[in-house]
Amino acid sequence: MKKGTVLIVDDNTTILVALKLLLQPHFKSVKTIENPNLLLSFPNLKEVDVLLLDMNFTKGTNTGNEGLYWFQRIHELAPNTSVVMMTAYGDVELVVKTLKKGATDFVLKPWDNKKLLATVQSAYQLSRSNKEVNSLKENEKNLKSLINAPNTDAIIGQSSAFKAVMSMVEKVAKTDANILITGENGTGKEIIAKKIQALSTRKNNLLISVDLGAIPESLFESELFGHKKGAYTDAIEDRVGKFEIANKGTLFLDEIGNTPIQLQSKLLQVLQNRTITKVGENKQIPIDIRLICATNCNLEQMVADGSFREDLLYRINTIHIELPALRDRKEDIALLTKHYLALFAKKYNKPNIKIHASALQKLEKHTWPGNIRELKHTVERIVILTESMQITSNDIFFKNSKNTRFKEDVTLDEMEKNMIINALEKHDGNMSTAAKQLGITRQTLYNKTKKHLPK
Ligand SMILES: Nc1ncnc2c1ncn2[C@@H]1O[C@H](COP(=O)(O)OP(=O)(O)OP(=O)(O)O)[C@@H](O)[C@H]1O
Repeated sequence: MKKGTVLIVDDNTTILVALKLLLQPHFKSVKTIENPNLLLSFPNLKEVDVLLLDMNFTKGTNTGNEGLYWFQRIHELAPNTSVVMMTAYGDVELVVKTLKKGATDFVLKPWDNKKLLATVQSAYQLSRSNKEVNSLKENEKNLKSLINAPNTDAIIGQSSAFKAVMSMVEKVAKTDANILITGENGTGKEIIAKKIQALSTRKNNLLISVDLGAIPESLFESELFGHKKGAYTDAIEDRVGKFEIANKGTLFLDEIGNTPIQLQSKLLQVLQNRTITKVGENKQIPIDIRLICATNCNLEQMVADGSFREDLLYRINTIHIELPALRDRKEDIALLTKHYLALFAKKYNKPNIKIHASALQKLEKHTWPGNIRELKHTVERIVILTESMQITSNDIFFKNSKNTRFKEDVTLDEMEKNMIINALEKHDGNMSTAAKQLGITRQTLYNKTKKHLPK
């Protein structure tokens, strides 16, 4: 099947006809124009694979400057089109000038048919590969921007402890320093690593995350450094490791404290030499990565115990960012709750759901062993389960702690108190509607409130 589009631009119609006849049997489409001005309005100029361009158009000129001018215009309008210059004068200097500017080749008039065909065919191949490379580059760019898409997870926090963290993040993000982020589970280590990458000079390259705790020991080297086909029984094809994928970008090694001691030395070696060697290969591949590590372990303690290499710790903790536990930044609990409430209200189509102040107080008193992740899940659960549009403290219960409403050892008196609080919260302190809900008179509710909730 014939492929490719060729466009011939020459003011001499005899030349146009001769070239068309010569090229037509070999290409899908061969078009001609006499006047180069028509190039500016030529439909789909970018689709043209090869353009054969005369160097002189005005009668009596042979400077070639016109050809040079039109070549530059074409190059701007269709950068992937291969342009082959045609000259009758063999002005070497001019031809060299055009080639330097990016023309693909040139042919001398009168031409040798075989030679001209070969020139146009290789110009076609070049244009095809340029287009392919560009479309691959475009794909790569799109993929990167998709992967690095601005994190829709807003980072919330106004407490002084959290503000200190964020100011540190902003200070160090633009440097290439290795960063160690520590903090309990769910404190936001990963979200902070992503923020650092987004603020860094490497933001247009990838952030590759590796959970070191999840890699089986036997696959550690292959996962991180890659392997050659046949390096071991299961290595049925070449594999690129995470270090290599992260090249020019950022590598996020999560749960670094879970790296087995015998593998820590391999990691250290790579970080020191900044080169990797694939399993089953001897070649050293240089890598250029920014390293961010995270852990909820106390690495200093692990060094003291002999379960973490001190030299590795010093290699990874040029900057140390310690994330506070949620219970140590209580001011942020209400902010985070409202943020997640809005998020889940939208997700579960409960747009008018509100939270009562007493419910927020209850959340603020909790110790949050699972930190922000636990808070997020708690709010989601409440939004799903709550039937009313006002979340009260009685709607709040924590995983692994029983809802007081279902406590087995609760007294009748406590139960009554809880029901009254719940009803009052639900109706914003309105005694009449709360009494109606409880099935008692307003006066009875008054008396019981006095008893259970003395001022
Ligand atoms: N400051 C914050 N503002 C809003 N959401 C946050 C914040 N910090 C963490 N989160 C959210 O909390 C959840 C847990 O965060 P992340 O995974 O970053 O924590 P982690 O410390 O890496 O957890 P682990 O130690 O379990 O790996 C995520 O859903 C994240 O979006």
